[in-house]
Amino acid sequence: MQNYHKLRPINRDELYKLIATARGKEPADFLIKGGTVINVYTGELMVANVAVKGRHIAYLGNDDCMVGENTEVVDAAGQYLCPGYIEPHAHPFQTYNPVTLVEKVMTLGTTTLVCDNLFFFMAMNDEELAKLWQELATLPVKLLWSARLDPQTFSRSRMERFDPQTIKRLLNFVMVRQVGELTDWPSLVAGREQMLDNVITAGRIGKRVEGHAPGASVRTLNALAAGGVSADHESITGEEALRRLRLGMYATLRHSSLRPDLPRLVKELLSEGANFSRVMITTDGVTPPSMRHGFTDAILRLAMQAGLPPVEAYRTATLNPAVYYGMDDELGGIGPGRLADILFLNKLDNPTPVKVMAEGRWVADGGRPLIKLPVPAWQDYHITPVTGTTAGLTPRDLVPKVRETKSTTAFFPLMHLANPVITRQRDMELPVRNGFIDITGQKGLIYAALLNRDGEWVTNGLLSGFADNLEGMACSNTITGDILALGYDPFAMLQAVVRMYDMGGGLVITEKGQNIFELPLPLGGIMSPAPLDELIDRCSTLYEILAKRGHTHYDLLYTLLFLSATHLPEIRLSPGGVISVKDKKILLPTRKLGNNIQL
Ligand SMILES: Nc1ncnc2[nH]cnc12
Repeated sequence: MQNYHKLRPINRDELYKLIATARGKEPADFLIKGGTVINVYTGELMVANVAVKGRHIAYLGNDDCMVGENTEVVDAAGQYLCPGYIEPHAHPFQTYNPVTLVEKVMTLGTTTLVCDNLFFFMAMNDEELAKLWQELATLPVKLLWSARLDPQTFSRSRMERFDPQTIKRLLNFVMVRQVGELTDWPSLVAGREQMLDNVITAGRIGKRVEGHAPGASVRTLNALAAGGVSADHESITGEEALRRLRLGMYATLRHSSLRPDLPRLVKELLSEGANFSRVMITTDGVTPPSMRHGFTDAILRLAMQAGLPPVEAYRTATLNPAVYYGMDDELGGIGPGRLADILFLNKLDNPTPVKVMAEGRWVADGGRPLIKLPVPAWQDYHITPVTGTTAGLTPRDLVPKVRETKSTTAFFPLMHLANPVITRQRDMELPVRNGFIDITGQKGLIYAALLNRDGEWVTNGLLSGFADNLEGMACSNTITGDILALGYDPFAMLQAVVRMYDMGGGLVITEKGQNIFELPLPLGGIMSPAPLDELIDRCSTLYEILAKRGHTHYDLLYTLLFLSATHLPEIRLSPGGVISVKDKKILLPTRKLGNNIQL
């Protein structure tokens, strides 16, 4: 694949026809008449005609002489025309997959997404990844990519995948727009060679570097900006966003299922009189239950309700990300030469479109998709059901073992869940029976085991603050790709693990010998092929079931995904063992399983 600068390169014939249409010498494919264009370049609301030829906008103005026999004339009087929304920071694998995500969000006006490559990058080699990206590039909605620079879990061997030669190859693809998010930003600040080299390569190839620095001080932000980080989405107060803007970074304001911070951020930035020209907004990998309210359209609505004037709000999801990623010659506004990604809105302050055009094709009407999207043969990319048998695995493998078998108690570093994803370390003295920690009668405590997918090891931990009455649960949707088993009853946990393998991956809850909930995720154990509307219902049911068993947090899927991620405080399950994140100290090593899970 060649590295064109344009996302959608155009040939001589197409270019000439575009120019001729603009001059009124060639009939347009569409003439959209009399709509009120939200001109994100000038801030004007201008009644005008828009001519579309092929994938592109040819003309914006008062003429209508480019109507020919085959021109579709669209009466847009009374409607507002807005550029397609750009989601600058998506994680297209939160039970949905890139195609089902596109199928849903294009109906809501999002026509470009810059996506996290982590899961796909870890699943396949570079040639396969390039082929997959190429295949996805045939969708009318643009799937662009961020190339991660770290695996987001503590594992030396996984780090090798991010070597500078590989990153350089990826960055040469036009659809890769940046490196990041840098969850391992401490490595940049500490000057680790591989991180420095990868960031330098991004700069040489003209790609952005995206940070991930929650709670960063002004000094740390200075270090990151000096290191080339040009945007960050981790602000949770207006002051934090301003700190980033002052240093020349873009501030990406987030409203996700995990961090729904947008209204506060907008209000506080407005009260400081901040300039929004370097502000973007993101849904940041929202999980399905929260998508009931929409996607970029929903957070635009919140931004307006928080006081951001509509045109300014639309810019944060159109022109600003287009400029940031160096794509404003093709995206982000309604103007000649831009791709014809055009949203038809009934009201200026209602960002949910009634009709959507992407690259000069109608793709949605009244919230329904009008086109069928091609689905990649996922198995060709090693995105296959989770395989393995649990023969030989026993309930005891899911329970922490102590070294000193004769002792009757032991101090254990347990993980306490303070919110959906932050854990705190609590050392607790617990009874030991036959060499294993026994939590019988310890209210609120459950076992938490990370089982290596290849059956080689298990990391045994204990968790509090998750759910008091959960017998057994297993899931394959974890950041490391290993299997997480949770519960107070190791027999029920094992049953859930067995069923999860039978399903080829996914999430299972077991109670009183029954599997009472199942969510199959056969695409690599992390994604479903089911339409997003189905996942919204299914995951909402899951949340209700867990809530009835004492789960009080609000974003369960992220809790499960991140229990093995080491970019978040404070103590987690990792492939190396139970780990203290800050000093990367293994508090309790993994146990070998002796290949109990046979593949
Ligand atoms: N860092 C991350 N990794 C994977 N999914 C995410 N969703 C939001 N942040 C994420």
